[in-house]
Amino acid sequence: MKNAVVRVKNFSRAYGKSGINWATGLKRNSTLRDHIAVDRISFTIHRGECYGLLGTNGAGKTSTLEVLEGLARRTDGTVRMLDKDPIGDRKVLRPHMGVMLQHGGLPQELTVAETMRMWAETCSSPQPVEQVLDQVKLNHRVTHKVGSLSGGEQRRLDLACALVGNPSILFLDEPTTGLDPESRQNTWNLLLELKQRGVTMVLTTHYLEEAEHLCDRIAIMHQGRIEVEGTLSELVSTVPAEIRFDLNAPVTPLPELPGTSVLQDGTRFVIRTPELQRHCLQVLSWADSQGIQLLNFAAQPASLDNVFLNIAGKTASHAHM
Ligand SMILES: Nc1ncnc2c1ncn2[C@@H]1O[C@H](COP(=O)(O)OP(=O)(O)OP(=O)(O)O)[C@@H](O)[C@H]1O
Repeated sequence: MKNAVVRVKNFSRAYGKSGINWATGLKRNSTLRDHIAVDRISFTIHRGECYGLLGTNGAGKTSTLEVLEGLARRTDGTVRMLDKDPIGDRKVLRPHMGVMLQHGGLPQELTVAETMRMWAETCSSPQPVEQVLDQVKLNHRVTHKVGSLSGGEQRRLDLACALVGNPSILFLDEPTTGLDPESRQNTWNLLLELKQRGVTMVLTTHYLEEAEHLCDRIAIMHQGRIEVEGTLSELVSTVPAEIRFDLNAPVTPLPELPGTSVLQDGTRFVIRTPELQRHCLQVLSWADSQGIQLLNFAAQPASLDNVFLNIAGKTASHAHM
């Protein structure tokens, strides 16, 4: 049984009026509560795991991360980090945690080196600054002011600050937003290396290929709830694959394919199937035996995109009071 690093049970977070955090001191049934950003979610993250929190804009990912990081209070439920309370035990937890916020907000007038030294001084056992800057490929920019860095370079500096304390738990809120493809790949390689060394990661991202690449398990949030959670293959197995083709002329009947649904638009067919390989073979042998030519034939496995779009397409179903 793997060690649980993060345990979250029935956790909710609500915001009060005027954008003030509702949780600070107000009771659960206060009339001031007007928006539930996170609505009774539960999950566990194990040591060395990369856990992806995905979701639509405003789904509640950052609101969740902030509570795990000890930067905001929960409204309800249980949130434990290494069996400790993220706010009450912040002093004990802080040395274990590296945090990369969605908007870094580093002072713009300091140089990269000054920023890193300042950050390292706040850590109990920092890594050498040069080593971390090398990892994020910023060592050629040490004398430059933060304000003069490109957006992608500033993001890499945010990551360097999160890494300098040698954390065993890393919180990454959209870590590669604004990075060019090469820098994104470098960051992925670095994060995979850290994962191999046993670092636990909680990651939010809007890049589904990033989640596919890095995450051992993925939760997709929508309107404050976790709609689905599992490994990539578990999630993808919940949506059908597709077989597409055109015919020269309408043909009836198509072969019997139990468990599928068929969409027809003129001579264009889309077959949604839970068993892509078997049904592909059946369609191809049917066409062969009938002497039918299948034009533009394509077999499209289900993807994380399909899972995400299914959830994002849902109409609002939660009453937020
Ligand atoms: N300070 C605040 N005051 C009031 N409401 C807030 C505040 N911060 C966030 N919210 C609301 O809480 C909900 C969840 O926001 P959150 O930033 O957690 O979503 P997210 O999933 O991280 O979104 P994104 O992908 O757009 O970054 C949204 O409806 C947002 O408008």
